[in-house]
Amino acid sequence: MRPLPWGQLNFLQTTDTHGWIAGHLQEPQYSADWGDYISFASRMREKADFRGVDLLLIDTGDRIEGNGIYDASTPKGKYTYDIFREQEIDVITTGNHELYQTDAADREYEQTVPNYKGNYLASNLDYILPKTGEQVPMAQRYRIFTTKNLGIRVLAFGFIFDFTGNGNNTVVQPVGKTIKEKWFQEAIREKVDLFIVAGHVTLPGPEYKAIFQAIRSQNWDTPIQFFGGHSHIRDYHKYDSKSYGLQAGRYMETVGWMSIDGIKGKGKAGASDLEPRASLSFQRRYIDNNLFGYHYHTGLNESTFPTKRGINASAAIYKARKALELDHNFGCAPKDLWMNRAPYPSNDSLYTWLETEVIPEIAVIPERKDIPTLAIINTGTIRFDIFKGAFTRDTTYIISPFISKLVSLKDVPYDAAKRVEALLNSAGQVLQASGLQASQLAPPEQMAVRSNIIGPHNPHAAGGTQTPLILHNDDPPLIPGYTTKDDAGDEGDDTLHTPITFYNVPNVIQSARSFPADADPEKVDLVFTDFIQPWVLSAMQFTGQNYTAHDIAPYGNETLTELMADWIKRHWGQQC
Ligand SMILES: O=c1ccn([C@@H]2O[C@H](COP(=O)(O)O)[C@@H](O)[C@H]2O)c(=O)[nH]1
Repeated sequence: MRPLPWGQLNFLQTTDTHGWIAGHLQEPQYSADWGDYISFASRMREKADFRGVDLLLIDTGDRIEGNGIYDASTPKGKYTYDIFREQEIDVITTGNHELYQTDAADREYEQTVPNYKGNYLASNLDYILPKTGEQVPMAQRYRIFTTKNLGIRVLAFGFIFDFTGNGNNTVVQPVGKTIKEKWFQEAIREKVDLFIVAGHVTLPGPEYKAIFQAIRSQNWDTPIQFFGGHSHIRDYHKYDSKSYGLQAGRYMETVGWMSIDGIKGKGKAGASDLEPRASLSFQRRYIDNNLFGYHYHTGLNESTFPTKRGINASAAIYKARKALELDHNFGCAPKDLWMNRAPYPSNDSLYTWLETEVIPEIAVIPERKDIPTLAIINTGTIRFDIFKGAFTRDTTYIISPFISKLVSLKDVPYDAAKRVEALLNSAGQVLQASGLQASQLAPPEQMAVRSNIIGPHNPHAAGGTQTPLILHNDDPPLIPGYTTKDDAGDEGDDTLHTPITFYNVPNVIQSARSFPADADPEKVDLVFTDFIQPWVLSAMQFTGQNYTAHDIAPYGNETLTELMADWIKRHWGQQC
């Protein structure tokens, strides 16, 4: 373990938690739950007070979709909003997942925004009031506040990237337009000790570049601390010597730690001015979300660490999981199936399993069962690995929380249909002409990881001979986990691990079914999930086939998630 470096102003960040408030039940290194995180934050605040420094909490969105405790209830999130709110968060923003479905955006506006009144920020996001149709800010555009112990004057913004897939009850304004608005131009002229830009935005992306330049154009040396999200990775980015960004991974695997020293604050009311340190310095850590680490970083133990509020939240999580029967076993996975830890195609690839075993059986409707069919799904529709053992109700939502259904273009020329898979996988520029990003079809982790990373002890790696990071002979062997390299080097992870292999996967996979044995069919049904409809239509157009949304017909009534769960019930036994 590596200790956390403290500064005058310190932060804990969560992002892309996607409902994993129960922690990871199958992976001990990420097994702390939201209640444990509440206790941790509270104990760290006590430590900050004792040191006379400040601690702020940040969350940058995508709190929902991706775990049974949110997705299995009706309405979705029946238990999660009340549990989540038990954590005090100083700056909180919206992710794209809060906006895909209109009911989720309604709940965000009606529950999360008031739960975090004053701290919820929506610099470029509006909500359409359902009764009047009036377009109003989702929450306040920014906030100015002074920190409790050192009196540091902070101005915080809350952004979302230039997202276009939102439902029709929200409006995401492009960042480039927002930063020209009067209120933003006035805000960046405020005299503050620090700007915080929190958002569901990737750190090196164009949106944060534009915001950085806009703030710098008015404040040549005020420190700026960015907090990012969306790409599900641990990341730290340098904008200039006084501006850095932190991103705390995904799925409650990581809690981000950031500390800044050397801010020219005014000091506590009544106290003498804060002594400016010699120079400004920024440090970051990525905390593995488990109790062992929480005890280590707080210097407490099993009996001294938990707070009443944390214990109550953990109890509420346990009760909610019971009520939703999330441990109900649908079948036993015979082996681990990996999204990115095994190459595609291979026997251990989750996508190969889907393509060869599952999709040919589930992408069928009785009235079209004998028609030659090409079925395409995007790899991003799968969100997590399957571990050997019980595949539960919870796992179904962890694997794929989306409510996408299958749709089809019937009787399309095979010569055109057979080109769609390759176009979606490799013709990014062709699709971009229609304003579509092919990379959005793949898992978000792939936004940042552009080539395979081969770890040690990997049966698939050529030679498989890399040596793990053993420090001394008598040290316990390291376990596989994050080995992050970022703009500050490779010292960021609070826990040393051996690296994990990451293989890139294509944007889409395809299964063929009911093809004649002797010759190519003339026509086929092209089946795909409704989420990828714009991409498929655009690819078809490129082949010279001008289909529109009117030509698309539903293909069955169940969501892809329900179809996969049915397959598992039929094929995997109960003997784990
Ligand atoms: O209905 C849907 C919605 C999204 N996806 C995939 O998810 C990513 C976005 O994931 P983040 O967690 O927001 O980063 C999107 O690009 C799609 O690949 C989907 O498949 N179906």
